[in-house]
Amino acid sequence: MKLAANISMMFTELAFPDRIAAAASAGFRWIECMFPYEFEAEELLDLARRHNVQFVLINAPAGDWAAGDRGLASDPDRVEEFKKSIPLALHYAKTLGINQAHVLAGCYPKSADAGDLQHYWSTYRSNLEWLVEQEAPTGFHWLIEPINTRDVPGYLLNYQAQAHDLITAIGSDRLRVQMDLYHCQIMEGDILTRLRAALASGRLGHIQIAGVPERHEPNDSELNYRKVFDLLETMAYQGAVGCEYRPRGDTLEGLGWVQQLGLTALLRTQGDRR
Ligand SMILES: O=C(O)C(=O)[C@H](O)CO
Ligand SMILES: [Mg+2]
Repeated sequence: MKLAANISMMFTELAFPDRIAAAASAGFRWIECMFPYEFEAEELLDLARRHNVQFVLINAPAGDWAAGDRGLASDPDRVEEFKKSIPLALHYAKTLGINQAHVLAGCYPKSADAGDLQHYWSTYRSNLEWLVEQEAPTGFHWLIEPINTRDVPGYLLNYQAQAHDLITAIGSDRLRVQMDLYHCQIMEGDILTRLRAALASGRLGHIQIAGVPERHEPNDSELNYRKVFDLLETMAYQGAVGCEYRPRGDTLEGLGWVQQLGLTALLRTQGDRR
């Protein structure tokens, strides 16, 4: 199992490129981020190599984040923009040696009626059908992630079953579910049963964790992460678990949860770190 520091949320005390070194010196072998696009992919690769860490996940461009965009894949008026964003995502993923990228569905407008909503769903599906036909490295997966409606009102994809059903309906091996247990607990709960089913489905591409409900460290949570990691170990999960939480205070000081949950073997020991 690969424990990945999400450097869009962790180590924000530092400038983005410096977070790579900080994650490495905290013992992480793996890192992920939301949007790397303000920096050259080659520059990020160089930093990752220098600090002996490997990226495991990025998001495809998701529109104008500051203006409230949360993805492009379902917006009927932005199909061209969505399609144009994909080569850039692939360039970064390939350069950084990542075999997956998350494509955000996006939000429908507050004013949407049932017909509009249906149009967003059909656009989402046809964009994903287009996406899986695009050339990508062997074994590359596009991820879709159900997100909770409290943090992101109007986000189209909210439930695990929606993501699994959509992937089944499209019928392409290029699609996988990004299961963020924070969002899942807020929307649906019953985490262990859902996680067990996802692990058995062959459609699970990536897992993310955070304390619920405040999205701080995983040991500060209504969700019992010891049980989650026991299940991942029992089911021999080999993929990555992204630590996508906002540290309550200093990132390093908050990392005691790794030891508390018995996961220190997932980090490098002091002697191994460069
Ligand atoms: O918000 C999340 O949970 C994510 O994983 C994405 O990066 C989208 O913001
Ligand atoms: Mg997430």
